[in-house]
Amino acid sequence: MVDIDELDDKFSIEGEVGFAELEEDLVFITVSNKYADADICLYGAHITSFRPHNSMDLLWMSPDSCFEVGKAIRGGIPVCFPWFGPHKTDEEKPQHGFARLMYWDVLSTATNPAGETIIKLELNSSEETKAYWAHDFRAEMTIVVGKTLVETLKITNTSAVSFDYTCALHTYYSLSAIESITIEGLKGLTYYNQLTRENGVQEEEKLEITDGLTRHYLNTETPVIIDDSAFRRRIKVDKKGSKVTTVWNPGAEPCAKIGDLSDDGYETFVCVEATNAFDYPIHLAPGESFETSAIIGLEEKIF
Ligand SMILES: O=P(O)(O)OC[C@H]1O[C@@H](O)[C@H](O)[C@@H](O)[C@@H]1O
Repeated sequence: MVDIDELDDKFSIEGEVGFAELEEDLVFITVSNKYADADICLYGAHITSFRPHNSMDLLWMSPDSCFEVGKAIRGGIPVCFPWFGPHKTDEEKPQHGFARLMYWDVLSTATNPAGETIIKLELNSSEETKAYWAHDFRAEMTIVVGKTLVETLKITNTSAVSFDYTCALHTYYSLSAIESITIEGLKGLTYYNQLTRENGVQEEEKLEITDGLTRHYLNTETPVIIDDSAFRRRIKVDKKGSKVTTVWNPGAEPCAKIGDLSDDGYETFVCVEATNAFDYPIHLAPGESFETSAIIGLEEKIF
């Protein structure tokens, strides 16, 4: 059980970091500093809101999202680990792994000299995780709330044998309208098209999304920009320790079949994900660690 009073005693920072039961029974960390406000649900280490002070929320949340133990939150930044997508051999196991379906512990909260807030969470292997995945591991999530939001998933192999994992920081971005945005930074990249199961190369300078799209851009570590002219903002999506950039929007028909999305939900979000999967799993020998980061913010305006 998560004890909010105990968390408050140990980890709150007056006027900056607090704990609250938002959205039914789930416990959230609320952050407010001179740069931005953010909400982080301890269930899934799931960031549900990041609002730089000069902008509306960069993250999109489904108004129909479930907020209950056993179900994934729809929107924000789901954490996919230790596998991305469906489980390779057992379809009973949850899509995108179990990390988003478990409560994470709070390790620390702090303010750095620049006035940014640093939250550290962790999830260790246990009997519960071993019911899904046999390995001993430590997952540490560091979230830095500043002018940009930096989320880093560090996995350490704490077992005596090597293992492979796949993962993603599966960010949902809030848009004026899917048909009004373009995504820059993907030209020339090879992608795996999950809908046709074929590879393609993006020829266009800017990606426009006119229908359902699931593309995994392979062997790329460069940032992309979501240009949203109607919202008059350009979201910079950078990353580290990720070889695949996934772009997902379900489009109208599949969206209507997803229970925690309204029929027109697809119109106002796009997922751009810092992924390691397909030919790029992460291999960890005993004692080794690996970090994957998503770095999200508004592109500086040049006048
Ligand atoms: O509904 P979920 O499990 O959160 O997954 C959402 C989507 O996540 C994307 O990353 C996958 O490529 C899609 O196939 C999937 O539908």
